[in-house]
Amino acid sequence: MFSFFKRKPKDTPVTPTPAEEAATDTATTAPAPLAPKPVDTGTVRTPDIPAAVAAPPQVEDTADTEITEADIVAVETPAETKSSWMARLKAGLSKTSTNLTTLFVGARIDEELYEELETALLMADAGVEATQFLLNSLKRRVKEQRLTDAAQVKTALRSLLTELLTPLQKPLVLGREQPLVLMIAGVNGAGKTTTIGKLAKHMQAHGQSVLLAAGDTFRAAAREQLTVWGERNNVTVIAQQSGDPAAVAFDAVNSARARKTDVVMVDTAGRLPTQLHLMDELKKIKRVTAKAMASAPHEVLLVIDGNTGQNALTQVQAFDDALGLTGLVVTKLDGTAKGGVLAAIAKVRPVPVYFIGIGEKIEDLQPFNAEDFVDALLS
Ligand SMILES: Nc1nc2c(ncn2[C@@H]2O[C@H](COP(=O)(O)OP(=O)(O)OP(=O)(O)O)[C@@H](O)[C@H]2O)c(=O)[nH]1
Repeated sequence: MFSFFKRKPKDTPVTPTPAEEAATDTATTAPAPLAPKPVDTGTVRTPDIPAAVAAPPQVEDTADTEITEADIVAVETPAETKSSWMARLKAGLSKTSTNLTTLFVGARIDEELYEELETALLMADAGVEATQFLLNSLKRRVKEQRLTDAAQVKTALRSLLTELLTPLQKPLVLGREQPLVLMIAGVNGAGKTTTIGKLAKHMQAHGQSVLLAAGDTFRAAAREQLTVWGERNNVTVIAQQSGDPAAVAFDAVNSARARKTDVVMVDTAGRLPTQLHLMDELKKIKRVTAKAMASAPHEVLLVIDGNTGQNALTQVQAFDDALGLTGLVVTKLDGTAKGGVLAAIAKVRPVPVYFIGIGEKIEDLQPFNAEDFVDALLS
């Protein structure tokens, strides 16, 4: 079972106005309301909330009220799921980790070791800034702690990398708004649609009702695919035959308010950040969504293909400049030699990483945990 963070329900649910109710009628695909889902009764505990929740590193929380520790409950990930995830994460990242770990085997602590480490970090697409930062910090630590063998240096690198990546770790808190509106962007093929499908399933498993806005109005096939998928999975899909993706998002939010749906995910068509008119369209979707619900979208997520390394970092910067991202989903970390890109993101544009993906199955998408990630990389 996937672990989400949920906010305790608010006392006063949002009641739609008659105008909002009327707006829902414009949706062409609006299946029957979802049946209420049972709330997961797994082990509930008060989590250790990562610092990033209280003080996000890059972007302000757009929610109306501040979330306090007392507001959040989490459902624990059972131990066997966790160990299977770690094994798969380790296997997925093996191409990135091999170059980084073999250089420590039987090595002496000298300039040659640092040079090899520099090459390995750059090859892993950690980028120049993060590589220099890690090397300089490592050299300092080796000196300060008088480390004498390569295994100790590797352990020091592990803790430095964990410190660098921890600010990226931030749970997606559900239930803090009704509906919680997530806008999802990314370049073609990054894994947006797959990610939305996986997230919807995970959210449903945690008792959340989900509505999707098929904002990819360019490709009829994409719209149809999403609609069929929604019917099969008890997820309402709001789509329009043609036209403006912003209007689809507007309808979807209004519809979710009327139905008291918990989460709206707005899918958007894939685009390159260099396609300026398409970036303007994304800005418009964001603006118009706020007309349906002033605090929305509560999350603007960018899905990036981890296999594209430094290119993914360029996308983060461009989409963040245009939209103000609140989080990332990094897909396709399975089989890539470029897993170091997370270090580059942490150093250059620390937008929180909510989830990482290591395959096509639902359980292959999990919340990002810096310590687990570094464990998989440098064990
Ligand atoms: N190996 C692997 N494949 C993935 C992962 N996530 C998604 N994919 C695959 O990547 C391909 C593209 O995913 P989509 O979800 O269609 O991507 P998209 O961003 O919606 O693409 P457009 O609709 O073209 O904008 C599909 O074949 C997915 O199964 C992952 O974590 N690992």
